[in-house]
Amino acid sequence: ESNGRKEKRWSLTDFDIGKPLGRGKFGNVYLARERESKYVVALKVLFKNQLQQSQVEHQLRREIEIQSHLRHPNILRLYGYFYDQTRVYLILEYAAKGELYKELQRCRVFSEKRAATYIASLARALMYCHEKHVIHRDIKPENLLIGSKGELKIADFGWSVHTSSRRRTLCGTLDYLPPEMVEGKEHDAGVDVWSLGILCFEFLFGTPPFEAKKHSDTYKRIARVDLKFPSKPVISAAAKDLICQLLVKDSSRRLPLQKVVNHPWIVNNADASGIYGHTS
Ligand SMILES: CC(=O)N[C@H]1CCN(c2c(Cl)cnc3[nH]c(-c4cn(C)nc4C)nc23)C1
Repeated sequence: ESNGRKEKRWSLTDFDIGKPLGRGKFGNVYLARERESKYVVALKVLFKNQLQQSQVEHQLRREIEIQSHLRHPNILRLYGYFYDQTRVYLILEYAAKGELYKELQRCRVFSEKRAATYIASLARALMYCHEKHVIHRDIKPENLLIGSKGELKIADFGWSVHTSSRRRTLCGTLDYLPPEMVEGKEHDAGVDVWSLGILCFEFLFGTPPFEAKKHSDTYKRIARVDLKFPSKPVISAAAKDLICQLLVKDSSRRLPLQKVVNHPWIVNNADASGIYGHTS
């Protein structure tokens, strides 16, 4: 009974299913419209047997529990879920302008104004999560979407936890992981601050800072915080200063999110509304 409303029991017959939006590891995401309200959503379909095989049911339950309680303009809403014999369905907010990583591939790099606007939105969304003792732990371009007004939305809380953190099996790209996680140590909300620094670098230069051909080399570069700024494109000293204050090995010495939103580079470049220009 969240906020007094009777929780409705959804089923597949409540929706008209549209085109596939993306293919995830455990199933696909479809454009869908709720029949009565005509409300457009993204319906994420997950196959139970694949969830069982990968033992991620507990992670999915946590994703549902966490994301359904978060309400923030830069966090993709999870409106509800339901399941049938073989699948679990997540009813998610539809982000009309699609995936941020595709936009970054298209533009190759973002302007300082666009990058600062996105970083400011992310910092505010992460402050909100941390106030609720939630750390996302998987902030990367693939998990960011763009809403109809050009605003950024954090999606996929599959790796988020309440901050009594548990060790996680390392899979997928290491690029965004902080030293304490690649070294398998205890970690806290500082992991999201680190990934904000990685993202800021990638928005401005087009690649993450510690990229290397082999996992082992990426691992070493992260552990040593082997940060080198390319000579092209030329970026402001203020942008470099923020990145250097986020990519700090000691988690407790990373710039607190409250100070990120007040950093001169953000103040001088981010569009206060969180909306970058009027992307085509
Ligand atoms: C596994 C996974 O969740 N992947 C991504 C793809 C679809 N999905 C979306 C989710 Cl979960 C929500 N909204 C979306 N909007 C889009 C989209 C819009 N356009 C114009 N193009 C796309 C693509 N995709 C989504 C998240």
